[in-house]
Amino acid sequence: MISIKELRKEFTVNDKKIVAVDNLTLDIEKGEIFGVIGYSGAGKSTFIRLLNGLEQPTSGEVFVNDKKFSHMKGESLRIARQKVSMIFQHFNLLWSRTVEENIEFPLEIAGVPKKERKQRVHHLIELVGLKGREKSYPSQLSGGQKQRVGIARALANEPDVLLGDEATSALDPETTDAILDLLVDINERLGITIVLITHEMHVIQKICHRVAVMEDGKIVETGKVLDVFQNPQETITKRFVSQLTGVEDTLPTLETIFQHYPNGSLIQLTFVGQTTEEPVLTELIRNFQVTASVVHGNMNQTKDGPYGTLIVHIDGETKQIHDALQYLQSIDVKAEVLNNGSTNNE
Ligand SMILES: Nc1ncnc2c1ncn2[C@@H]1O[C@H](COP(=O)(O)OP(=O)(O)OP(=O)(O)O)[C@@H](O)[C@H]1O
Repeated sequence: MISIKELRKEFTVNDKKIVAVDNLTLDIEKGEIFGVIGYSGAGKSTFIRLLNGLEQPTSGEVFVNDKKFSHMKGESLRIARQKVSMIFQHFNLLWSRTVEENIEFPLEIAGVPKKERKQRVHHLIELVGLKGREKSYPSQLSGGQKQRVGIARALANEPDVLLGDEATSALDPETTDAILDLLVDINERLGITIVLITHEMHVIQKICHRVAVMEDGKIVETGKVLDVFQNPQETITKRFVSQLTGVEDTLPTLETIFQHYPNGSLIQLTFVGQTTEEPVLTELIRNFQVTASVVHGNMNQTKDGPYGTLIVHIDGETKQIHDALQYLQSIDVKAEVLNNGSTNNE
């Protein structure tokens, strides 16, 4: 659906070259919700602007539906961009136009006849849940409602791809969830491919099928969300994942616990899918004669199933602890021994 090949974007500022996107190669499937996460300056905005032709690459190519999108110009770029539309962090609405006029605007530009425009606007207003607010101006709407207008406007020309540039970053957590639910609904109902860039792991966890982690213009890790959550490889990915599980906040407490109970082992268990529902700790205590007490627990629901993190203090004979860890591995529960805040893979 979207094929990105060796994409590179350089900027020159005061004779200094900045590589914002560095040799990026990636395929995004039709109907996928694909998330790109990275810290500020990683190159996410530049990347997404390259996807819809707002920026032209220094080198490399972007194909959408097998059509070469990069290096298009003029009328052909304008038409192609109707099929790849975008929603923004600050909504980018026209303040002097009502809700329905904002949604109608891209249809006017595309030359859609008035009767058809009105029908499509009516349908889009229902789709995004704005019935009754047709005549309101953006200044009369909440942040979530403004983003609903942004989404309806982006869908007006029936795009194949919807891009989101930090689309929920200006919203409170509850509104964020409502907008994310709407995006899932649109993805499922219309089969539209969605690419979201974000610095929020919550967005990735809640709605994305796959994720790419971006750092210094490069994609350093990519995979299915559950796989990446269970087995993050890169330091930056581990940081993002631990943000979500709350483990990072618990590390100082863990050090204190470790000092108080030097005989045991603090073990971080990562569960995915159905293992989250199995009575793993009961099995450990019963079969390996160890004691196990929970220090920290966290459970999240991803698009492909649940994902849980548990930090337990396990005490017992060295051999019993070793056997218990082997048992965990055999049932696909990832176990890491935490030592004074640092982790050693077992
Ligand atoms: N138009 C531009 N001219 C010069 N440098 C730019 C331009 N756009 C981006 N950059 C630089 O490219 C790098 C990547 O920026 P980009 O905005 O793509 O990152 P980001 O991950 O989206 O971060 P943020 O979320 O803070 O915008 C940064 O060093 C930035 O200063």
